[in-house]
Amino acid sequence: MDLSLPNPSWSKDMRLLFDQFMKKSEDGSWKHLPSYKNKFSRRIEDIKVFFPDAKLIKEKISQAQLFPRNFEEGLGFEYAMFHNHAEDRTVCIFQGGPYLQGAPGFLHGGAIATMIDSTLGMTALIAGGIVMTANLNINFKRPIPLCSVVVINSQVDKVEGRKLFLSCNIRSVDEQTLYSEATSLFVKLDPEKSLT
Ligand SMILES: CCCCCCCCCCCCCCCC(=O)SCCNC(=O)CCNC(=O)[C@H](O)C(C)(C)COP(=O)(O)OP(=O)(O)OC[C@H]1O[C@@H](n2cnc3c(N)ncnc32)[C@H](O)[C@@H]1OP(=O)(O)O
Repeated sequence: MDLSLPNPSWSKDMRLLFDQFMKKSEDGSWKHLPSYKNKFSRRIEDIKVFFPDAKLIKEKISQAQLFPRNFEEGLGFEYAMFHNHAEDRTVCIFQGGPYLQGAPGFLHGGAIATMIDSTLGMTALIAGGIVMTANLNINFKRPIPLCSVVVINSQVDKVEGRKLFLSCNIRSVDEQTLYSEATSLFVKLDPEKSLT
């Protein structure tokens, strides 16, 4: 089941943005990236080279799931991602629910970092294959109101061998407010090197 499709908890803004990007995807310039509760069941073949404990994940497959999806509808991470191949960038529309509260009425910085890491990670994954985050720097410019809808724009800035340098920003739907901006380094995993 694709959890990145509209559900009753999505606000009007969230549905509007989703419909806008689905419309943009009709000519193939954008692609909606589906999101499943436990990605590993679909990716177990791709990742077992790099994650020898994948068999452990396989045994626990019913529990292992993509972290930003494990709350009931509307309470946590409601989001959908769209990728533009030509521009090598990914847009994530994100509505953070009440279980992600940090300061009263605002999103927790760790929840914001999770969506930044996932959006940058998806961009890096598409550009570079199986990658992991090596470095993530975030400037939190304005607090993000709980349950509001924001747009995360992420792109690949530079690739040097196995190193992918990416950046992103988080803006309000009307683009008037810059909430956060981040830079990161993702490293493409080397099958000859053990991770642990
Ligand atoms: C993936 C599974 C998919 C399946 C489902 C798909 C779901 C899709 C969801 C969306 C996607 C989410 C994606 C989440 C991504 C995480 O959240 S990953 C979790 C957080 N990150 C980690 O746990 C990684 C921990 N670190 C490591 O394992 C290792 O340090 C790394 C990053 C793999 C690099 O190790 P390595 O391969 O041995 O490479 P190493 O030689 O150390 O470094 C290579 C180069 O990078 C440089 N470098 C390394 N680290 C740094 C650093 N911190 N600062 C600066 N330079 C550095 C080195 O200096 C070196 O540079 P050069 O000498 O070549 O110029």
